[in-house]
Amino acid sequence: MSLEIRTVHDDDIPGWILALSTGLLRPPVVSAEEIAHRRADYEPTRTQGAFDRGRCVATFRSFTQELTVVGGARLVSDAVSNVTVSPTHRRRGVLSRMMERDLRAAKERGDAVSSLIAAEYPIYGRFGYGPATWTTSWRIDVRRAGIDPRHAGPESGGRIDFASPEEVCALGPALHDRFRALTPGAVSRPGQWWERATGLVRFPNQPSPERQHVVYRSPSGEVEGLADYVIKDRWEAKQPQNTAQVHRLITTTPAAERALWRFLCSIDWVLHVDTGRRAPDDLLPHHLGDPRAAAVQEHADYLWLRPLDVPRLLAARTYPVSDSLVLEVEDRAGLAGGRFLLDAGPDGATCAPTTRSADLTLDVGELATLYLGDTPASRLAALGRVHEERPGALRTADTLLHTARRPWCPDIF
Ligand SMILES: CC(=O)SCCNC(=O)CCNC(=O)[C@H](O)C(C)(C)COP(=O)(O)OP(=O)(O)OC[C@H]1O[C@@H](n2cnc3c(N)ncnc32)[C@H](O)[C@@H]1OP(=O)(O)O
Repeated sequence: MSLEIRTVHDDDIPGWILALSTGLLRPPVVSAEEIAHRRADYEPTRTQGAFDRGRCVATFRSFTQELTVVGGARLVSDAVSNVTVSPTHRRRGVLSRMMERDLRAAKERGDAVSSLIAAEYPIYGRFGYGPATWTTSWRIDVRRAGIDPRHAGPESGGRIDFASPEEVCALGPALHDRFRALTPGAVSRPGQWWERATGLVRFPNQPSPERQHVVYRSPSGEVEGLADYVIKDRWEAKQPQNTAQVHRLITTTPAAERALWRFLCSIDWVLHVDTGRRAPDDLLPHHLGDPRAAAVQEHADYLWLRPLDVPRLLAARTYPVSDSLVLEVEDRAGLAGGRFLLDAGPDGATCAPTTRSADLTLDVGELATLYLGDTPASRLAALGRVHEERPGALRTADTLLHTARRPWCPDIF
């Protein structure tokens, strides 16, 4: 079977969408809305397809994304998405060929890193990606949360209001910009993200329920938080059993976070709040009278990174103390490997190739796991995935890369 792998042309888009839907087990429907959205949003030179006798059987695209790193700098990332190979053509190396083309192009463009959300854990490690953030979701038992509805209003003196999708589209982007400056692991929201997230733009094969949107404003009127949720309506024997399923909740202050969770836990008829995917060290349980009222439902890897330019990556973040480290980075794809000296401190860092002997040896995917501070180097060493070449180097790496809070990527892309 001869397969052609190439970038897509404008008239390939309907067939490409059909292949995407087939690969993601969605109904095989191509709507005019989705074609228009793809045309507007896609970078044609970064959208690949595999074609068998003219039929699209695999999809892959990447786009320019900003990733917030430790200290607040934004790095351009090659964000990979919409990866599918039709069940008729799997396990013949099609993904491997599309990935290789994309990563080489990203390297040539000068992107320091590539990012994706892995559908399944075993797919992307072989391409040099490693999990860089994790996520946890909780189910709150509202009756145990210890929040008296008479005192559930914002303690800060701020206020919470419902908002229409149009209002959210107007105020959301600026709030999100402030939020992601504070959140290593957060990513930019491209093109029509807000219109899609609020339901102003919908595709028939991806039905999404109407959501309630709420906004938190500080006493001075500053927008500091935004949440959206749907109610899963259920009554039994005349008793309400409803669940509020939170889809997203972002804030720029702990007061906004606390006010929004307490609001969600004080809606009449709602017995449970499903939090959606939060940072593993989210403050949420501690905003409740009884933290055990929040039970973990899911805990998993989330954002995966693939270093492409180690010196730029390491120089872009900040470090809590001054120290240096020589890293021997192995990369079997030949894109980012080498030996690098990191000279780091609270005010900035430099990183450059070196001939000094290595302190630590690690694969490029393990560097991804260390980069945003989610996992200490000593933990990976205990698993045999980082090797200490100089006694004491692990302790130095643990201290240098440590962050007060774990990174968090709230978005899927
Ligand atoms: C960023 C995103 O878009 S995430 C979404 C990913 N898409 C999906 O999960 C949709 C359903 N799955 C698929 O479409 C396909 O199975 C894909 C895209 C995951 C893999 O495509 P394929 O063309 O089959 O992958 P390819 O043949 O290049 O596989 C390369 C290697 O990865 C392995 N591999 C591929 N997919 C998987 C998987 N899901 N689980 C475990 N191993 C896998 C293969 O076995 C192969 O290993 P080998 O080199 O040791 O033989």
